[in-house]
Amino acid sequence: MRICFILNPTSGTNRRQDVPALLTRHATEAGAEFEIRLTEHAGHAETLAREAAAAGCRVVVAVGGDGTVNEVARGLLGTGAALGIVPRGSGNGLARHLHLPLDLPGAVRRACQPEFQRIDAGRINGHWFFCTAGLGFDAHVSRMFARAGTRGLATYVKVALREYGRYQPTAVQVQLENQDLLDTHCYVLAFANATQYGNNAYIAPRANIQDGLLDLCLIDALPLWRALRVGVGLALGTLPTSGGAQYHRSRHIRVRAAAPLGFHVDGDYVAEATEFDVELEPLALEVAV
Ligand SMILES: Nc1ncnc2c1ncn2[C@@H]1O[C@H](COP(=O)(O)OP(=O)(O)OP(=O)(O)O)[C@@H](O)[C@H]1O
Repeated sequence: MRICFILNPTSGTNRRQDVPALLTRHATEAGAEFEIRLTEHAGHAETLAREAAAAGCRVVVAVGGDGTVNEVARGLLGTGAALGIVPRGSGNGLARHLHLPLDLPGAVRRACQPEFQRIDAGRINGHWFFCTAGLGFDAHVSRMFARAGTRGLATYVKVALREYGRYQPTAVQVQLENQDLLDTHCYVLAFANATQYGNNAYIAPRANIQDGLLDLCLIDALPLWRALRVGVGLALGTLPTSGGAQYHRSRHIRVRAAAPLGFHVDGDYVAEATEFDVELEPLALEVAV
């Protein structure tokens, strides 16, 4: 079984680590036949992943954060290769959801001796996501976070607290499959394939990544009392019973917003739009777990 590691050298907080040397050491110890490719620019991991699958690699491992995982996963859709993950980001949402080891030696060993399963994949306005996508405050925070200059959880929390005082909900109409139109407001509208955003922040603790459905989490306003409940609910996995959010399930969701709203895929800000078409492709991606 051939394995290809695709490393984003800009990911992770410990830049002094010689990651290729560590991958080589642990993959050799696991007896794997492997190669290592380094990304040279944003988006490169998708091309490298597709090439590795075409060259016959059975497992293609994203070595990086959720952005790199998203790119590698996109490149593997419709191929015969499975996605492995050696997590090096700050959130590591999909790795955590799949209960993969978070330490490098453990994650490399798992990627070299995996079991295989298939998971659903989501698409919002044509952009693939595997963990979560969303409109509103969470996308706004990802946009501001990308401009912050520093990364990591501390920066994320600082940006979120700063923007909380400024952000206003937008009127939206949400059409779910076989359900009445929801005429509401969007502070956060999250489409969850996995249970969490990353960092064990459980936006949809009841989401099942193989059920062919997205869990939609709607927060229509976020006054301070509710923000506290939402914060605790995210951390404890009790958001559905906190009174702070409404939940729905659907395979296909259409949203029309009264004003342009930003959206993110797997925590990376994409763009603004007023119309959103969100759907799930059941069991589209094979993962090595
Ligand atoms: N060689 C590269 N040079 C610059 N940017 C890159 C390169 N390779 C990948 N990228 C981009 O870097 C972005 C961030 O990477 P990634 O999410 O893997 O790491 P991270 O930011 O450390 O993790 P997290 O988002 O979990 O904190 C990705 O969206 C990817 O497009």
